[in-house]
Amino acid sequence: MTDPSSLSNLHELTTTHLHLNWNISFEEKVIAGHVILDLKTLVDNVTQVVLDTSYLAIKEVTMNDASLQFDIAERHEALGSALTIQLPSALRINTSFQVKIVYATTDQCTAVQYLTPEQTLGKQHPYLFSQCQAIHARSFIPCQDSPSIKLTYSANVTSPLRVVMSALERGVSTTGRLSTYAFHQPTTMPTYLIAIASGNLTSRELSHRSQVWCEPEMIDAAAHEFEDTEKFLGVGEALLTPYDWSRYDLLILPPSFPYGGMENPCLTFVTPTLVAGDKSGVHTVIHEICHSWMGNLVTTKDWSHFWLNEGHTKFIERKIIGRLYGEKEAQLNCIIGWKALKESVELFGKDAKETVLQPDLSNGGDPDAFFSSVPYEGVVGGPTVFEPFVKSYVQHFASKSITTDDWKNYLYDYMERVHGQAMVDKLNTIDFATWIHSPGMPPVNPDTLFDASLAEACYTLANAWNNARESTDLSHFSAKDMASFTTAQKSVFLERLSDMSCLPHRLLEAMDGFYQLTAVRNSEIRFRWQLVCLKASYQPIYDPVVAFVTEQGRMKYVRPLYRQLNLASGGGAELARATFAKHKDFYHPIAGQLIAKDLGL
Ligand SMILES: CC/C=C\C/C=C\C[C@@H](O)/C=C/C=C/C=C\[C@@H](O)CCCC(=O)O
Ligand SMILES: [Zn+2]
Repeated sequence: MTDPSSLSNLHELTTTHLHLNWNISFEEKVIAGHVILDLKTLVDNVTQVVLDTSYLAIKEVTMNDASLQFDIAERHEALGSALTIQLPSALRINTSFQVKIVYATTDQCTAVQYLTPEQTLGKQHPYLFSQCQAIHARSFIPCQDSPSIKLTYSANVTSPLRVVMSALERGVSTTGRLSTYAFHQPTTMPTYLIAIASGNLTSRELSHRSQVWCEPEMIDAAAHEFEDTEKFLGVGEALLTPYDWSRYDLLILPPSFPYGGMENPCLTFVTPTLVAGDKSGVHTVIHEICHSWMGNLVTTKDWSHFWLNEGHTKFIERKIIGRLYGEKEAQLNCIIGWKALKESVELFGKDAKETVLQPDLSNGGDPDAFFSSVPYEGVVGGPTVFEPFVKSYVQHFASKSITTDDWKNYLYDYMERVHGQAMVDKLNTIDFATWIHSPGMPPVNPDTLFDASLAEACYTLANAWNNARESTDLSHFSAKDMASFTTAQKSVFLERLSDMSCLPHRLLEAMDGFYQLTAVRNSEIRFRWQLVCLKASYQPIYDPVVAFVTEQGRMKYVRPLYRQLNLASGGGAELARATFAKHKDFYHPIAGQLIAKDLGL
């Protein structure tokens, strides 16, 4: 068994459990302590443990209290440095043993962002949070950092501020200004789902198994925004299997959190940009809930099969949206997803390796550089037979890490068993090779896939603006045009506009006058409006863009806006670079690296 994104000797050893003993120092921006790995040999004659590390300071390695020799290899640019530990004697197959590694993180740790009090809502206390997907766990834990490894974990973490983790809490003990928080995660999971945050946190119950955590200043808004969480979990369970992780809590992070959400088990991390006041961001919570099955229970074996996590999650997310908000709303979500896919393909190029559903990562490339909408839109809907298949898929592969071939073989087995040869014949008409291995857009026509009922009004309005290019009479437009649109419909309208050739500044100014788009605080609308304006190099938007990309660090927004500002005439490039230089430390390390790359720095 190999994983192109891991340097560990995965074919010789597996980790069954990992225990962390951590001390957090906000002053030094360091986590120091030890990890105890429970390992088991898979073959005879194992003489070494090779672990993934990235920028760690390894101090000591012991086995049964005796020191072991170790060596840290020269760094591989994307994958980090292999830590090779010599075992005292060769071990036979199925031997279980423990190694303890004493270590500390360094200032180059890519998993953790430390925030100063000024970067938090309350402005009084520092804060830290982690983001490990895809291969950042190795920057705070020496481990077999591969999703092919499924382990349980436990942790004792000492900090002056509240600690939460992707696990169940076992208790807290306090000595002076420090408290030690104990956690355990009894369900096996991959290392990329280990997560921690520490800061001035408070929580509010949402249901018997859910609470929302955040800084006290936004707890009322957060509890209101996510009050329907239990409903989403219930529909997920009705579609799939009983929820396996006991608790489903949410943590609203500070604005620099780089993603919409991250499905850390027991504790989904979400961006505060979801707290819009109108529940328009709950699709992301539904998405993360779906990962409780798709990704967290059935996991990609390595990052080239990432689409198994995201594609199935999207499929179930849309089923839940359909059940709760109507099928037309689910279809609109598909239309928005298709547009995101098109944009990713346009950005990378239709022949680019990054647009392949199952990309080739065998040359040790950085999985973060492959991230896009491509793995999300691999499963775009499908017939009703696919829904019971997905339930059966979860039952069959729960607790396992699998490949695209495993998925395909099971698809054929299931369809033959449940629906007979006729369905196998239908499957045989699907061009799997193109879907899975070819770059570019999937081989289907989107117009035949989605019901555009809710999109029609958006297209009509966009066309009306498109047709107004030569006209001086704009009296047929008014603030009422979009009054009945949902956030998703406003998004579709703005996306349609950005597909058209740039509108003259005169029309952008008029549109802003009617719809007050520059003043909108909803991040989805703000983002898309700013993109439309930047594409037209409309200078009045430059300052609001700078404000938006420095108020929050969600990569979905900041990366396209920085890229587009960098292309805009009238000083866009200078402004983009100067803004990034000034605010670099605001961003999570992953976001900072990718924005710098986008700007060619
Ligand atoms: C084929 C790609 C290969 C590997 C990529 C694996 C991981 C990519 C890594 O960059 C981490 C991604 C984390 C994503 C978390 C949440 C997303 O659903 C957020 C989507 C964007 C947003 O809503 O902000
Ligand atoms: Zn996801």
